Parts: sequence; structure tokens; C-alpha cells
Amino acid sequence: MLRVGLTGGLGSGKSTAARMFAERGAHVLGADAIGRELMRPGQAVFAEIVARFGQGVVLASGELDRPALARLAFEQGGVEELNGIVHPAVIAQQERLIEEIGERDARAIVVVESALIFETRYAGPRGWRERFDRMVLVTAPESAKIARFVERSCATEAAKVAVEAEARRRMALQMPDEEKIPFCDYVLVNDGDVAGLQVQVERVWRELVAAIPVRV
Ligand SMILES: CC(C)(COP(=O)(O)OP(=O)(O)OC[C@H]1O[C@@H](n2cnc3c(N)ncnc32)[C@H](O)[C@@H]1O)[C@@H](O)C(=O)NCCC(=O)NCCS
Ligand SMILES: Nc1ncnc2c1ncn2[C@@H]1O[C@H](COP(=O)(O)OP(=O)(O)OP(=O)(O)O)[C@@H](O)[C@H]1O
Repeated sequence: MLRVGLTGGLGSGKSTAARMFAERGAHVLGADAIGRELMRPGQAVFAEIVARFGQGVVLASGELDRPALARLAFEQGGVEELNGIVHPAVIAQQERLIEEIGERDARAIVVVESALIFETRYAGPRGWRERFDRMVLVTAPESAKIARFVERSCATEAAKVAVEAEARRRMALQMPDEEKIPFCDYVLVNDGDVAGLQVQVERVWRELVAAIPVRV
């Protein structure tokens, strides 16, 4: 098995790259998706979040009010506490899933897609170095990252300014690309069209396949 970390700042295009790796046969574990699953009512993470942030983060439907939680996290200084609740559970779940995949398929390539692989303080003493055999970074100019985040939010013209401010608040919590590059084996430069990203993913995929450890 080969364990690959796929990271990149907000709006860089890492989910898009992850889908391309999945199309080629990778087992993709998306941190955002796992996080959402663990934040559903009935889960321990949900209970911890409500205990810490209050009933104001729960919708009438009983689901988590993500925009309300985002305000408490990113505008009112609660992000470290939220990370402390969510990250250990997400990482533990990723590790369980990686192990399961490895047991089923010794030649699997597992791609863990997350914005915060280098930033999180909850990945054990050796951090990402312990967790991944290869690291792939998706980069894009800041203006493109923000534009993509705003576009994906489907905000109205009037709301776009607020969404852009939200993007900047989240980006300020993420390491700049220049600091991540030295830690990465591959860099996908997503500054053009999706076809350009596809070409780079194909090249990296071939190298990852060649890097799968030979069973002894
Ligand atoms: C605050 C929450 C509920 C807001 O949800 P929302 O649907 O608006 O955003 P979503 O989770 O889809 O994240 C979108 C992007 O925001 C950025 N972002 C999210 N959380 C963080 C964080 N703690 N620090 C920096 N950037 C973040 C990432 O680039 C992420 O891909 C949610 O982001 C959250 O619970 N964040 C804390 C846990 C976390 O780190 N999640 C991301 C990986 S598990
Ligand atoms: N090269 C590109 N050209 C145009 N649009 C793109 C390109 N790459 C990605 N996008 C679009 O930009 C948006 C953000 O991309 P994506 O969701 O892959 O980013 P991400 O890094 O996973 O973001 P986040 O950390 O915010 O979840 C999506 O709507 C995606 O379709």
C-alpha cells in the first residue's frame, strides 16, 4: 500500500485533483467528508461541539448549523477549540480506514485529501511524516483560490464581499504554499484550466503507481 497525502489551501482545487486520482483507481479519503460524517447528530464529536459551543450551533432539524459554527470558529476565536474536537477524531477515522483498505488490497494507493495536513497539531509526535509515504500539494494563485471559493459558495452579488472575507479568514489559518512546497514530493500547479490539472495528475499518478512498495 502507498499512503499519499493530498493537500492545498482553500479553493486550490484539491478536491478536484482527488476526484481525478479516484478515477485512476486511488482510494480517496476526504477529510471534509469524514468531518461532516462525524459531526452528525448522535456522534461523539457532535455532542462535544454542542457542549462547548452551545445550542446556538444546532438547527431546528437537530443538525449542526455550520454557518453559525463557522462564525464562532473563524470570527470569534473558537477555531483552536473546534480543531481540538474535530481533528483527532477525523485523523483516527482516516487511520482506521487506511488500515482496512490495506488489509483488503496490499497494492492500494490511498489518497488522504485535507487542507490541514501540515497545520494540524493532532497527528501524533512525528505528524504527517509518520502518516504518509508521499505528499502532493495543489497550488494556485491567491486570487484564483478566493474566486473559486466565492463561486462555489453560490453567493448572491451582495453576499460575495462577505464570502471573500470569510475565505481570507480561513486562509490566514493555513500555511502559505511556499512553506509547504519543501515538504512535498509533487506540486500540482492549478493556475490554468481543469484539463491542465488533469495532465499533471496523470503524470503524478504514474509515479505513485511505480512507488507502491513491492511485497516481500
Ligand atoms: C466551521 C465549519 C463547520 C464550517 O463548515 P463549512 O461547510 O462552511 O466549510 P467546510 O467544512 O466545507 O470547509 C471548507 C474549507 O474551509 C477551510 N477550513 C475549514 N476548517 C478550517 C480550519 N479549522 N482551519 C483552516 N481552514 C479551515 C478548508 O480549506 C476547507 O476545505 C467546518 O469547516 C469545520 O468544522 N471546521 C473545523 C474542522 C476542520 O478543520 N475541518 C476541515 C478538515 S476536517
Ligand atoms: N483549474 C480550475 N479552473 C476552474 N475552476 C476550478 C479549477 N480547479 C478547481 N476549480 C473549481 O474551483 C472550486 C474549488 O475547487 P475544489 O473544491 O477542488 O478546491 P479545494 O481545494 O478542495 O477547496 P476547499 O479547501 O475550499 O474545500 C470548485 O468549484 C472547482 O470546480
